[in-house]
Amino acid sequence: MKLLLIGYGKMGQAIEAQAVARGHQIAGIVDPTHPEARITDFDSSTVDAAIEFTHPDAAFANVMSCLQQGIPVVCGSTGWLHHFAEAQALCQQQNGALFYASNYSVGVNLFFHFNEYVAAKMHQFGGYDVQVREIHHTQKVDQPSGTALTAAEGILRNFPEKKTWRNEATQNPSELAIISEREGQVVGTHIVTYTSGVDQIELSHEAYSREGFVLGALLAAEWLPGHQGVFGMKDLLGL
Ligand SMILES: NC(=O)C1=CN([C@@H]2O[C@H](COP(=O)(O)OP(=O)(O)OC[C@H]3O[C@@H](n4cnc5c(N)ncnc54)[C@H](OP(=O)(O)O)[C@@H]3O)[C@@H](O)[C@H]2O)C=CC1
Ligand SMILES: O=C(O)C1=N[C@H](C(=O)O)C[C@H](O)C1
Repeated sequence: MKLLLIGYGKMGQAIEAQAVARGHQIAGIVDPTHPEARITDFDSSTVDAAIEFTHPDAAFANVMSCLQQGIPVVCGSTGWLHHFAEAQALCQQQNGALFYASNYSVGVNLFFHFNEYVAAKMHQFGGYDVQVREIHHTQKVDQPSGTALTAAEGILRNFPEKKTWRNEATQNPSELAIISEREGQVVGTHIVTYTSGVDQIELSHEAYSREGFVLGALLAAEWLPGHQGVFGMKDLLGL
């Protein structure tokens, strides 16, 4: 496949290496380090899919630009979902293809699945409070992490004692606390903890490297062309 990489930082560079190893061609790189290239230089005749991992402030414009150019786009940037409905609308209007996941790791998507099941069971039995904690490297600009937000949404849907989330510790039992910690080079750790007066149950995922995110993003890019609409990891993995 011919891939356009939008963002050539930690993720973009790791994706390039694994994409080439899987036999793909890098048709272009759009990043401040490659100022000669723009998304508007490409279209569906020169690129099969774009993979976007940039910055919360840049992702929306990049996704819109891909959709306008008729390029199927796999986006992994977090922190821009307040604009997601606009991207969905343009995707529909253009009969385009957009794939978004707050986390492309297969393991994390299993974790999301189990998280919803556990939340529903914990609600059914009662007696527990719940909290989400995420730990990431110190270069991360957004908080809470996109993954923590997806996990929190899964809890809110299945554990009605919690009505909303808050990005700090809280004494309000209807608020789900999401605790964000930034530490060294931590790739990404997410922990959901249920506590009662007598015990504790935890569901956690720790990424050892970025390779899991990269593989998931490439699987999404290989799957997306030929599909029309807005998709996520549940569509890809059948979860
Ligand atoms: N969904 C998932 O599975 C994962 C999501 N992420 C998310 O992906 C994003 C990127 O992560 P990561 O690679 O670690 O970040 P990095 O900061 O290492 O890389 C981002 C790159 O994008 C560049 N960039 C900034 N603005 C633009 C723009 N408008 N167009 C093109 N390139 C741009 C940056 O350039 P400069 O530095 O000069 O600004 C930088 O080179 C983050 O939002 C992160 O949360 C990360 C890992 C997994
Ligand atoms: O910025 C990162 O590094 C990561 N961001 C994603 C998120 O916000 O959840 C996914 C992963 O945890 C790494």
